[in-house]
Amino acid sequence: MSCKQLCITLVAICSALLVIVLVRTFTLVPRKDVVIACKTADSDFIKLTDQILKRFQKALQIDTISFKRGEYNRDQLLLLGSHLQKSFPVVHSSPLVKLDIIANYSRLYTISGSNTSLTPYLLTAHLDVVPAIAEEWELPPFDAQIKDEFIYARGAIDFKQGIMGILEALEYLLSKGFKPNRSFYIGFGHDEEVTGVDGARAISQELQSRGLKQVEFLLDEGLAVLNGFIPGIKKPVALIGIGEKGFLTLKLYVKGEAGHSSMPLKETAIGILAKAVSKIEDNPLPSMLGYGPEKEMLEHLAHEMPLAARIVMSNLWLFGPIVSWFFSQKPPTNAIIRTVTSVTMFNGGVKTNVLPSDATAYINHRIHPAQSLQEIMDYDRAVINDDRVQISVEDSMVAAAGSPSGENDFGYQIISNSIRQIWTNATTAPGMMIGNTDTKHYKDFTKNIYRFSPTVMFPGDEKRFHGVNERISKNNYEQAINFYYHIIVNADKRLLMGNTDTRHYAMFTKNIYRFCPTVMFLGDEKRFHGINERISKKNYEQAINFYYHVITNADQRSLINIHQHSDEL
Ligand SMILES: CCCCCCCCCCCCCCCC(=O)N[C@@H](Cc1ccccc1)C(=O)O
Repeated sequence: MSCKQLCITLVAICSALLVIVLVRTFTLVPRKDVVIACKTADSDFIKLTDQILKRFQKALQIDTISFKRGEYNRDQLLLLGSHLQKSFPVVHSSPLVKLDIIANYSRLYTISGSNTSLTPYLLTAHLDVVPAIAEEWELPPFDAQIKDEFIYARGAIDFKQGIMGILEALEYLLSKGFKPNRSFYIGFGHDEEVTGVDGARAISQELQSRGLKQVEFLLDEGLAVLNGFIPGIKKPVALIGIGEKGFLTLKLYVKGEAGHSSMPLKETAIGILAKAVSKIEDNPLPSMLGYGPEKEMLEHLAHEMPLAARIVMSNLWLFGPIVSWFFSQKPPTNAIIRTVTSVTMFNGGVKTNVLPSDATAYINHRIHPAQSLQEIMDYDRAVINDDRVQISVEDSMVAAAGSPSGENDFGYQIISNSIRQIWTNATTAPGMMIGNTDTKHYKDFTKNIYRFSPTVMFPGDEKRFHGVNERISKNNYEQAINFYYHIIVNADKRLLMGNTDTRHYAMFTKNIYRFCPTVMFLGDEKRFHGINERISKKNYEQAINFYYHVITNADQRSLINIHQHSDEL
């Protein structure tokens, strides 16, 4: 090939790449419905009264700690149960609500809707919390004291704001006479923090035994309203977890030889294990950027970014390695692009002058959906490369597949729109839940599983999860209650409202109206996107005349003389 031909080929390739990059940059635009913002002045806005605040604080003061599987503060769980019973008298006495106590401590509420043809949905949360090392906290973890408008307590964001937020919203709605069309369930497990095998799994079995086959969607705890977490985006980003990482806990064990410390061997069990652990930490797993839900997230968010970042994010096929490097720099973003590794426990030795007879460490991996458990095991084995270190699986779960997040996915859009009603300046996007939830126990009921906590977070707040100084602002708790209020109201619709092309015209006017000149009788709603869609001849004639009148009536300077028909004069 001549030099000229080579230049022409290179120019052609570069031009083609440029065209692809630009087309993707300017065509990836997410759905944006026009939502009606929830304002504090609205008559149905639930204000954070002293009473509401006090009962939240009381719930936080009850230390419903889970320590390990089957080991949790049983008395405290019962206490929390009676606190809920007392705090929400309308919920607990409504003929529309049935409460079942499952496995002694978990709670399953069934709220009966009037239209049994609508598939019910499920809201879940958990009653338990992780332990807290009180001495390290600014304020005691189970006092729920308020400082600078924040309530500090274990469970404030994981996840008693969910428990109390859901029940506050329901209490309010029922006390205003709300009678749902669509039935729904509320499931509160009591041991989520130790995998939910006693609580959520039992709730799920109870639902199955009742013959429940399907729910429309499930909303559990999960991602949050994030400020400053995604590079390049200033406005809040509310991520809805459509998938969930898997986990793999490995036990590393080294058998040593006990003896007097004055005559040591070259290496002790502790030394051998320490080297293995150090190799594991020095060799993070590779980035999987582009192979999981994070791809959808970045493509969704690209339009919120400055042009250069937008070009990069819209074209991960080309710029993936740069983004991977960038995201690897901070723990929250690192967590979404790869399988992560945490050495969480290390034990060995009994006395300062005794050689350890063995040593044990636990490695907790959170697995990216594009990787298998076996791949991770093989990787660790190869990295450690020492037969003296025995590796066994302590616990595991494969990653959960991505739930649908398209324009017509009812559950996703209900959650997304409810978020935007509360956090009006936020943009929503599908994301991947980096921790685990109780949702694994409900996966047979639906593929529409979403994980979102109504929690506002700023950089650094992620350390409060299972860490010290867990807290929520009073304002955020009020938002949480109103978020669940909107979820319940919005999900009570038959169909996804606002799901029209109007969103593409929203920049031209706020006067957007949606009406079909269609006459409907009960049952006809099933014909939409269903079978036997039809219109009567008469109705079609009416439709034509309706549009005739829309055109003639709108052809005026201002709103006078609308009624042109002689029979109306
Ligand atoms: C793009 C940046 C993303 C930033 C994300 C920030 C959101 C932070 C979410 C933090 C995860 C919270 C998880 C809460 C629930 C929880 O702790 N679940 C537990 C469940 C579990 C228990 C025992 C064994 C395995 C699993 C867990 O994941 O450890």
